[in-house]
Formats: sequence, structure tokens, C-alpha cells
Amino acid sequence: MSYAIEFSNSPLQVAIHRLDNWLGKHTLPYWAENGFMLNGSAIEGFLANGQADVSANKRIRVQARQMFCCAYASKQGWLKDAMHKVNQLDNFVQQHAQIDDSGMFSHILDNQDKVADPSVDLYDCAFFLLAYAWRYAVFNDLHALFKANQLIDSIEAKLKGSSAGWLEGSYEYPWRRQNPHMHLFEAFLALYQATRDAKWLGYAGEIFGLFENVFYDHEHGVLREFFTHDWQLSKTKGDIVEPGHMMEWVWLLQEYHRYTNKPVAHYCLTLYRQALALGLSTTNGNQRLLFDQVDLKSGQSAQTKRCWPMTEWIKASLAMARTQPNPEPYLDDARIAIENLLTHFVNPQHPALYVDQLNSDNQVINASAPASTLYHLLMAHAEAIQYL
Ligand SMILES: O=P(O)(O)OC[C@H]1O[C@@H](O)[C@@H](O)[C@@H](O)[C@@H]1O
Repeated sequence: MSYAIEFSNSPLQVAIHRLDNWLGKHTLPYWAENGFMLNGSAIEGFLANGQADVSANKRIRVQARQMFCCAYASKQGWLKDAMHKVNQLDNFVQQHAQIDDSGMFSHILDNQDKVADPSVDLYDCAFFLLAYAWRYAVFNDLHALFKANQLIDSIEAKLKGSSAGWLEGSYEYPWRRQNPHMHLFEAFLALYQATRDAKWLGYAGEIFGLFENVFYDHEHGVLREFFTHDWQLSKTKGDIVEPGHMMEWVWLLQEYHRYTNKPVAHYCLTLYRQALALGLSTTNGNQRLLFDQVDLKSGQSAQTKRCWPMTEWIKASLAMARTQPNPEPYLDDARIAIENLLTHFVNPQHPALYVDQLNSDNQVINASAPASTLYHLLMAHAEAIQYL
């Protein structure tokens, strides 16, 4: 859909053009040029001084997120050798982290690319599924589709939870969390969108059921994060809520609605409102950023703000604008979120890069640029450019 006439040269469009220009002309080229090792693996991130962080352990999920980024960048015409980069990433994970013929990978490699943590992690799996969906969609990569099917079969065989959903991983963990399920939901929807194979929508439906029955707190209108093994709210960590995740669900639920027509409007409206009511930091008037975490009982927040929740706010506000009878306040929110992202999270010393985290005064406390954030920025870009 094109919004060109209605929104041409609106302040929102101006903000989106800035975002598009930053990501397409600066950020992505910097990553493409400097964000990969000689053996084709993705770096974990850039340090505050703009140098590649080659001393960090490699989280396997990052390799998958960067496969997605390459596919997305190729779709935008930003990356000529995207397929080559994806193949290199694929070879790298197969060579260094693959676990037998399960299609699963070890959780963490050290900086010499030796396995540091051989566990299988559900959250990692979700990002491989997402990468495979995009590889199939963008490159018609049938091997990726094969791998998606192989991986979901292994997830079913090895990580099925006792009562709905899946386990955190192949290791002991005191809780079960919504977070990996949220990313599985995202991956299943992407696989459905790419293949139109109803099997993936079926899996997404399982997670929607969990959302309605477990993750969403109907009384308080929030998303809960931590649960016991039988999906009761955790007594110790159950009050932690994350505004960024609530925004993430708003966008995901709208996607689910597109394919199923399930009524999600009430959830979206409530989560959106509550994410802002609980999580919006308004230091100095028009500086609007989202807190990383809030304690629902005390209302206290950590006061820190990471970059990625802003990208989720952009996605959520635009998804709301598409579906609400009066889109104006949401379009305005999208503009505010984009402007604040660009004001506070672009690294002033290295403007191709972002910074990761701010403190209560919106001063930078972590100026590194994690690779894992690039996926968030590109997802927000995908949503935003629909308004150009
Ligand atoms: O924390 P990293 O790995 O940078 O990922 C960034 C964030 O991505 C989001 O989608 C959530 O899943 C968060 O819980 C996570 O923290």
C-alpha cells in the first residue's frame, strides 16, 4: 500500500527519510564492510570506538540475525553480495556449531570459534527459523526451507514443553519465558508469509493460545515475562515487565490478524497504552524514550533505555495507525519514536553506528553497537518505508 499522497513531506515522512538514509547509506554499508570476520562469521558488535569487537564470545543467534539482515539488505538493494555473505554465515555455523543432523546449533562459541556452551537454546532456534524464512523469501533458497523444516522437527522432538509451548533449551533453567516464544511466533509468521504453508500458521496459533492464556495478564493489561514450569506466574520475577516486548507483541498480533482475522484489537490497544503508561520516559519534555524494564508492583524502573525498544515502538505505532479509526496520534508517535531514536542512539563519534544504552539522564552508558540490534533497526525500517 502506498501512502505517498496523504503523507508526502509530512514530518513523519521527513523522519522516515532520515531513518532510511541513515540505515541504507551509512549503517548497513559500515556493517557490510566491517562487520564480518575473514572466515565469514558475523562479529558480535562494534566497540564504542567503532572497531570490531573481536574478543567477544559469539552468540550463535547473532549469526542467524545477521543472515536475516543480509537478506533484508538485499531486498532493499543495499547489499550486492548478500547471498555470498549468507552462504558464508551458513558454512560457518555448520562447521563450528552444528549439532549432529538435528539442524540445531551450540549456543555460544568463544573468540577462537570453539564451542563455549554446547547447549541448544530455543531463542537461538527462533532466529534461525526467521533467517530461513527470509532466505527463502528473498533468494528462493530451497536449502533454507529444508533447514527450517528440519529445525522445527528437532524443536518438537527435543524441546517440547510439558504443558504447551517449548522449553528454554536443552539445559536446566528455573523459569519459562515468553521471550523465546515471542520470537518463535515472529519466525512462524515469517515462514507462513514466505511459503503459505498452513503448518507454520498452525504453530503460530499454538503460541497465540499461550499469549491469550498465559503471557497476557487480562487483569493488568500487561505482558508477563517469567513463569514456573507449569506456566504459573513466577513469584520472584513475575512482576518484571518490558515495554519493548509489549510493543513487539502489538506489531506481531497485527501480523497474526492479517493472516487469520483473529480479533486482536483489544490486546493491541491495551498493550500499546500500557507500554507507554508504564514505560515512557519523558525526561526534559520532548525526549521520549522507553525504559528497559519496569516492576509492575512498585512502578519502579531501572531508568536505563536500550536502543532496540525504540524500534519496537516505531513498528507498534505504525501497526496501530494502520488499524485504528483515528491514526493521527499513532502516526505522531511514530514520528516521535523515529526522531528520538535518531537523536539519542546514533553514535556521535561514529555516525554510521548506534549506541546501545542510556542512563536516567539520557547519557550514553554503553556506546557499543551490538550486532543483535541491527535486526531490530531493519525490521522498523521495513514497517516505516511503507509510509513513503
Ligand atoms: O539483548 P540482545 O541480544 O541485543 O537482543 C535484543 C533484544 O531483542 C528483543 O527482541 C528481545 O528479545 C530482547 O529480550 C532482547 O534483549
